[in-house]
Amino acid sequence: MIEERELPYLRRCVELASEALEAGDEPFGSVLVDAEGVVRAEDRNRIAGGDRTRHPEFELARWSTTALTPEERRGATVYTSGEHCPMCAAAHGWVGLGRIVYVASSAQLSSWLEELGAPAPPVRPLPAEEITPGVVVEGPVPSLVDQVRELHVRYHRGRSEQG
Ligand SMILES: Nc1ccnc(=O)[nH]1
Repeated sequence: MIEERELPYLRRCVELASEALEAGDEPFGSVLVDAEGVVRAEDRNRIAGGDRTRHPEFELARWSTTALTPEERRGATVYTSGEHCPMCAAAHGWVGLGRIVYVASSAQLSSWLEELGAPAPPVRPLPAEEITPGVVVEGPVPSLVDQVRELHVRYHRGRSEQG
């Protein structure tokens, strides 16, 4: 269950996604919170330079191996504006991080991209729990989904205008 006290972390993810959009990157943002509720790290998507693996969830997974103990990783929650893609879910699973909470699901994102006529991603939008059966995965969060959708609409409209 997603609790009221968790909403600020998710709002921060949306804010980071918005910063990514402003910088010309895809609108995704993520925050890693420890078992005590302390934000330990955050990042946003940084793919505009040409490396399409630069997802915030992947960055946080790698960061956590140098900064957190295995026990701290198990107790951490990764909040994210969009559900982990299979690459990031796999990284999350391999490094032994805990729960995932997302605002918008990969299924929602796929349907928006289709509506917008955006090219289909090269990686299948499988649900994160199919990749990491041992990880609790929760979402979507309806009260924030429209904000995330709006960021993706802006990103893809901007790109189709560039031609
Ligand atoms: N969840 C995500 C999907 C795609 N790209 C990202 O950076 N994050």
